[in-house]
Amino acid sequence: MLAFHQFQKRYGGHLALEIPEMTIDSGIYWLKGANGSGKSTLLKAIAGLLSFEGQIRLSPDIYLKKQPVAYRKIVNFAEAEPLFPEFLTGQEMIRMFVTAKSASPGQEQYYLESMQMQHYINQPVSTYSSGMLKKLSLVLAFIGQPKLILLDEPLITIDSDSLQVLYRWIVEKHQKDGTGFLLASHQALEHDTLSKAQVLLVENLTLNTSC
Ligand SMILES: Nc1ncnc2c1ncn2[C@@H]1O[C@H](COP(=O)(O)OP(=O)(O)OP(=O)(O)O)[C@@H](O)[C@H]1O
Repeated sequence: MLAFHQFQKRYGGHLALEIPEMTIDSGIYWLKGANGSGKSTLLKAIAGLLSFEGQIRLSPDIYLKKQPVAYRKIVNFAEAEPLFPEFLTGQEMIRMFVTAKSASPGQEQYYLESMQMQHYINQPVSTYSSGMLKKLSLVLAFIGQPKLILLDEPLITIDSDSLQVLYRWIVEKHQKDGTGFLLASHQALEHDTLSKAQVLLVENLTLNTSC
């Protein structure tokens, strides 16, 4: 469960998003909205990457602002266009996330193998294509024991086989661990289970629960 209380995000003096009160039950949600409506802003705020007014709380009582470390340990985020320090390898990035998220050592192996990333994971990130970078960002988003995973445009740049693997990860993680998902995408989620995801719509500078 994710709750907003008097949430406002401004860029300078410009109001970008406002959610007076809203509670979202844990589940898999498709976050929709036109270009510039505020989807990335919302995900970055929930991830704790953007300052904002008001409160965001994760069930039962972990507040982003009051318990920033505990909150960030259980909320994972993959950006639409991920950027990583170019001199690090994918494996080094994973090692950092394993420590930060208190993950079980070796947890990443399942993800690396199913996405067939082992042959390049020890290469510097500067050598990765955009799809390889995207897959690394997706693996990082599944590291640890997240209660909520935020994926911004997860379907772009990855090939169709990888897309099927990603759909499987999402469904498995939700069914096994009860992890909630917010998936911001301009493309429909073409998967038996995910196509039934509830819709959250960002429009008119706010978030609505119906399409
Ligand atoms: N760093 C920033 N500084 C100023 N304004 C910003 C900044 N980032 C976003 N905005 C503005 O906030 C609004 C929402 O942008 P946001 O990137 O969240 O939209 P989006 O729904 O993710 O768009 P898209 O579908 O095109 O990716 C837009 O009006 C945008 O111009």
